[in-house]
Amino acid sequence: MRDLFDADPGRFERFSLECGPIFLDYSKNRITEDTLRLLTELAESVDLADWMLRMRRGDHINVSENRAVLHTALRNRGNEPVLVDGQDVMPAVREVLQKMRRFSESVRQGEWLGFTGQRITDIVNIGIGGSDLGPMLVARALRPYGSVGIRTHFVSNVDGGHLSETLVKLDPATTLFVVTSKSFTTPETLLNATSARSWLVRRLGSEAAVARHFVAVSTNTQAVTAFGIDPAHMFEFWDWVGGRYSLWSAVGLTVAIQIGMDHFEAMLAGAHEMDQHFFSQPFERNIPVLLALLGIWYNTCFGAHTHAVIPYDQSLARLPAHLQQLDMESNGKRVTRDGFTLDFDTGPVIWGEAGVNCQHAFFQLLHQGTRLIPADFIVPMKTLYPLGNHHDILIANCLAQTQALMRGKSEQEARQELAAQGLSGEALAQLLPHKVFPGNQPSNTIMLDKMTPHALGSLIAMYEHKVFVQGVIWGLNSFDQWGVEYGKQLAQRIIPQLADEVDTHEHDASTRGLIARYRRLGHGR
Ligand SMILES: O=P(O)(O)OC[C@H]1O[C@H](O)[C@H](O)[C@@H](O)[C@@H]1O
Repeated sequence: MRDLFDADPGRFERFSLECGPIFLDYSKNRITEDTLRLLTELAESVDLADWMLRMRRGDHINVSENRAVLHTALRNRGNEPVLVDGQDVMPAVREVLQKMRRFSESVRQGEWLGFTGQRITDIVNIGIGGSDLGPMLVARALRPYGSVGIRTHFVSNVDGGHLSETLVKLDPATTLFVVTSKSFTTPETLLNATSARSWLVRRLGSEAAVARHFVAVSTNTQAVTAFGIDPAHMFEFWDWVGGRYSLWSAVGLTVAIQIGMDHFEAMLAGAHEMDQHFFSQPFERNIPVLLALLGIWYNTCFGAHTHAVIPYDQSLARLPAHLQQLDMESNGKRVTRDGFTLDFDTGPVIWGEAGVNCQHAFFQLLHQGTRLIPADFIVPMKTLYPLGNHHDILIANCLAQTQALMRGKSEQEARQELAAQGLSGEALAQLLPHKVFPGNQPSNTIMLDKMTPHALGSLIAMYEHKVFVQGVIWGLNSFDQWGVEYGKQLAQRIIPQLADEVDTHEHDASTRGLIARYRRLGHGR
């Protein structure tokens, strides 16, 4: 890459692109114009444009579940209809957005009161996976937009510590629980919701309190009603929205209450802007398509196993976690949508951490380890938290890292540096190999204007489309997740077996031994 930069002063201009608040510099990649031409030919060879059209027009591209994939309809700001099985879904989408607006405004303005007549100060979203990670990311990133000071909390883990630690800080009289579950059958979520309800009823002294302190977000009215939440307090979404693509739906209710519906809709508009870019731009000028192709270039042609996501923005600290579900649950598959087992690698391991912190932790391996690790560096140009020169320092670090990764430090440069420090002879020779950086580590730099709802919407939508494109190229159905089921089934079998006297012979010796040990020493005793 060093040589490519030296040979071409126009490389940055040539290999960078803009869409609304997003600027992508992909010049620090191991690519030439030829590489990109070949990669876009690859996209053409799998009829990517046709798949994009099929997604957009509501075909059942999630074949194993026989469902359309239309999270783009949730943020469609235009007037055109979006058809699922011949029916326009936009009126229902707009109706739920209106219901979210009415409800979030009434909570924010203190019109929706708790059972004892007090206004709501704290929202607890109870959900897991797609019903947790997306809204949690957004709630954290857009905290400065929460003008009325309502605090949000996210409880996902069935570990009693997660709920207990959250509740201990809260007053039941001023707390609203948003139980978020697409299926409303997820055991962890239902158990957390049941325990939260017991806490509320015990502390407020009446079952009748539940109606003022619990609302639900789901596709399953029956299960919501069975849980004891009035369907009037249920916010609906639909089976054509995948869990990990659902934050644009009523799954964002907690966020909408925190930042207000105008900001929530600005986030939808940002996502819509990226959708329009994705559906209209030629592949070689299309940000999600290029990111997908670059990922495939390293994954398939260089054998890179992982992809790092490094936000240089503390408020995006949960972005890697959200992208882990988005990417790994979508493309962590070895069988094509037609049922063929692939003999090449598909979805990479996604990982990462907020920038600067990771420089002091794992970046050593990126700089001098043996592995190729492509990375996305994400950084806002303007900060929402002006504090002295902190932001300049943050930006400088981000730029320095991508530069060091790209350039490396040659043996000659390292030698000169050591000599300038007064080293020579044996001492210099001993240190020299440790001071050399191979470089040539690829990265994309994604600059946002500023962390606004609009920019965040564009950013997340960009990654959704990247994942879709990669799935199309690998021949996968990116919208099912059968791999998650097996462990769930086994857990259901093991739960009753943790009690004494239940036969465990069906299990392997390890599982049997661990159950026996838990029976003897565990049970929270
Ligand atoms: O929203 P829910 O139906 O409760 O599902 C929550 C999560 O659980 C599942 O195990 C899936 O793997 C996820 O895709 C989903 O987001």
